[in-house]
Amino acid sequence: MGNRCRLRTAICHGNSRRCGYPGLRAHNPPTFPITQRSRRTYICGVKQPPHCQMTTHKQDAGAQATQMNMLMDIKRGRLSHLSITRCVFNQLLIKSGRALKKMSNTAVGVIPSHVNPDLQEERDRASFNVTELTNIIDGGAEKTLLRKRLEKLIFSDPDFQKFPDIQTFGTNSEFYSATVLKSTKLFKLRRELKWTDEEFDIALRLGGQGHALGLQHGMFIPGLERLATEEQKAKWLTLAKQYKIIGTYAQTEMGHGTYLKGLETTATYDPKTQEFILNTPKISSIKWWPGSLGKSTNHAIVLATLVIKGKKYGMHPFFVQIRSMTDHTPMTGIKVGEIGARMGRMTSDNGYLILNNIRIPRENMLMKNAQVSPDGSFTAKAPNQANYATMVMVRVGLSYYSYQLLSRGVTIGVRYSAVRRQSKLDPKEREPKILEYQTQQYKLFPGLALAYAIFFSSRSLRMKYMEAYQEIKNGNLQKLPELHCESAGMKAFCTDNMLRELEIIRQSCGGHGYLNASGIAMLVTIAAPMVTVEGETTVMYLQVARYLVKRFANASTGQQLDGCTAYLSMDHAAYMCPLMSEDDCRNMSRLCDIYSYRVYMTVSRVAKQLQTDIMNGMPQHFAFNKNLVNLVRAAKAHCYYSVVKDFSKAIQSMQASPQTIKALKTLCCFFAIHGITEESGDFLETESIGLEQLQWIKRLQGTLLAEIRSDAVALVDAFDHHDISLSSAIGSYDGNAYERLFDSAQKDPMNKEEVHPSYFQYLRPFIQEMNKAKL
Ligand SMILES: CC(C)(COP(=O)(O)OP(=O)(O)OC[C@H]1O[C@@H](n2cnc3c(N)ncnc32)[C@H](O)[C@@H]1OP(=O)(O)O)[C@@H](O)C(=O)NCCC(=O)NCCSC(=O)CCCC(=O)O
Ligand SMILES: Cc1cc2nc3c(=O)[nH]c(=O)nc-3n(C[C@H](O)[C@H](O)[C@H](O)COP(=O)(O)OP(=O)(O)OC[C@H]3O[C@@H](n4cnc5c(N)ncnc54)[C@H](O)[C@@H]3O)c2cc1C
Repeated sequence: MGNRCRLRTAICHGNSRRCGYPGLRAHNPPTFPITQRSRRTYICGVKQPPHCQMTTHKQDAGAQATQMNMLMDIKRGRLSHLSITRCVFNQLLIKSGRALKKMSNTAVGVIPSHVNPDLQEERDRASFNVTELTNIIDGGAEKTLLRKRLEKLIFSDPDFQKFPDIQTFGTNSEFYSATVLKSTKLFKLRRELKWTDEEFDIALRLGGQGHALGLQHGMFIPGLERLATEEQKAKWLTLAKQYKIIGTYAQTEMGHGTYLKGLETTATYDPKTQEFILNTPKISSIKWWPGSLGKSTNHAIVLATLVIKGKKYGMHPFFVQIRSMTDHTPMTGIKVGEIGARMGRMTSDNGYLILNNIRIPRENMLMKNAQVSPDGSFTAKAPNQANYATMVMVRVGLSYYSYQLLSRGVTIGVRYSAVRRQSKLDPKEREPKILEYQTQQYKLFPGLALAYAIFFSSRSLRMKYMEAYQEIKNGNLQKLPELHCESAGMKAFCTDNMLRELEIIRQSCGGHGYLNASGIAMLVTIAAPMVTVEGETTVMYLQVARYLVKRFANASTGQQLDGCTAYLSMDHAAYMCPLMSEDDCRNMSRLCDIYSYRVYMTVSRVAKQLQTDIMNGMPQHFAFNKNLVNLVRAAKAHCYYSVVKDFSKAIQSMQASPQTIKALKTLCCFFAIHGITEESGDFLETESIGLEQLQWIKRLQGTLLAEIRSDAVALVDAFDHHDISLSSAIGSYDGNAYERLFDSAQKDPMNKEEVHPSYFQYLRPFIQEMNKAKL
């Protein structure tokens, strides 16, 4: 057996299906001779990220004996914690004669080369084939291979391997530089390797923690595609796609993000010069927040209120150069910069923009939906809301992004709970895995079920979007209102629930969940702004409610509705809860009926209340405000129903083995009944269920927790997140959580020196002074 094979056997476990590293089930032998060093850094031919590198166990016997003695001493309490590190380090140096530079090479810091047996045990008990489910999530076995090929390519680059450490320990500025490097490298790879859009999307997703130039593909290019004329596209879209210009989408102002009709940036047409003059006349009109604007971009789509001969024509898009193409300094009349440190890490350089009498040619108004002719006459081809098209696209994307963040979080939470042991269940047994506690399952499994629910429903939304977009592109706007309702609702539902579940998962990791190295803390801060960006949650739910109330009014006149509100025109007069026994609670079609009745009742009640208030003489806006909470309640009920329905439908039409289907059905049923128990008041109040049914449902909830428990690790493994994407010491594929935590702590810059300068500056003089002081 050559070196290559021995290495493989050492790291990839005997009969286990995978090698000891995620995303590397297909073995790719290294094409170089394996040295002692490469043995540590390469696994299956792929260079490991620093935090995934495994130290060999083959240290010499002397060093091992020393380590054992040291550990015994530590156990017996003979060595103080502070002296442990230095002692182990020095003794190893002497005994082995090897210059071990890192603490991670000592007994306390060794990351074993095997998968933690507690995690392996979970994998061995899986009831279904994990690879099959991974393939379903990727969209087919060939898509999984494609993703793995890209992972291998991207993560073998040392700059991408460095990223998790910079994320954990770097300053904001270092982090920003690293994300610029990451973006530019990906953009270059895309050009050089002629990636398709699909390949590029996968590559962008792998990083997960953001790209400094994310707005280029997130909104600038899509904005040009949706708002520019063919002629304008030929000019600027090509430049943007070739990365000759870098841009952003500058809409939000200091004073207005939600209310677009209130934007104060003006684009005033000057027919004499055939130019627009752009101004941000007040402090509240300064563009504030756009991603990549702070330091990165040289162009922007600026959204401004169009003014012609003193008349306002609503919000329109303008193509503006903001920085020099030679030295990146702001153009004359422009002030631009960073808005300041934010709650989480600086995944993007959010900026401000002040425009002072900036003149741009008439041709720089993006005129797909409305034109201004040289003499200043205005013609609109579509309603003003057609200019909101880029936001609709991003809302669809954010629904899927919620799946990505949540599935990462729940992977960390579940794997960690399978290797963490604490307290006692049976006093005679060893401490159980915390995953055994029903309360722990109750913290983790709603998030697990939600991740799958969001995955399937956002996939269905994406398909609807693609279909509708083709028609909208061709000028048929018929599907736009429904698309707006669905994308706004899904964006609100997915981001809001994802954030809540991530925070619960973070807490489920106990103290370690608060460490950046856990990966989960960082995910919460990345997820936090998602409920605000691209339409704040309440505001988006209210858009859904507006649509529901209108559709309810249509249904009340006898109109047969189709699409996502078809249930509003069904005859609910003789509704009876369809659950006749506890067994019925597993029937998805019955659970869907319960959900649809709950929405129907919630919508009809609030719509009727609105009508009564208005009939009683209340002004419409006043009546709306008086009912806002119930309107949001109705919108949430609608969204929950849609997601339950989509999840269930996806399973029904799935081509998969009975075992995989069964595992997903259990999860889907749990998702549905969890929603009922969480909002049981609403379900009881609307008489969608009765008290007895609620008791059945609650009993089943306990049973399902136990059923999901046995497949929990397999269900998160199926997401197949690469360790670098996870960036988690406690959630890595091998489950060696403690070793990775310790290893990570060693990398903290605070540990670079044994004694911190502040000791000499402040602490030592203080202690000395205290020692001299009289009592
Ligand atoms: C809140 C609304 C929807 C209100 O729109 P409005 O026109 O002022 O008012 P309205 O009277 O409520 O509605 C009038 C009508 O417009 C419809 N409508 C509203 N939005 C859309 C749409 N997107 N597509 C199609 N139709 C739309 C509404 O349904 C109304 O229709 P109706 O009159 O009822 O038939 C709007 O102002 C809005 O979308 N605000 C949110 C702003 C936003 O999302 N900004 C995103 C900035 S970019 C960003 O955050 C990037 C983040 C990137 C990252 O880093 O991740
Ligand atoms: C990280 C990040 C990145 C961003 N990137 C960009 C970008 O690239 N480009 C860009 O243009 N913008 C960007 N934004 C701005 C973002 O789109 C807005 O912050 C968002 O749309 C919310 O608007 P707002 O800040 O005005 O909130 P507000 O509307 O002021 O919300 C504050 C509160 O008021 C309530 N409220 C407001 N209006 C109503 C109403 N009609 N009914 C009931 N309640 C209401 C909300 O529910 C909320 O509770 C970004 C923001 C963040 C945080």
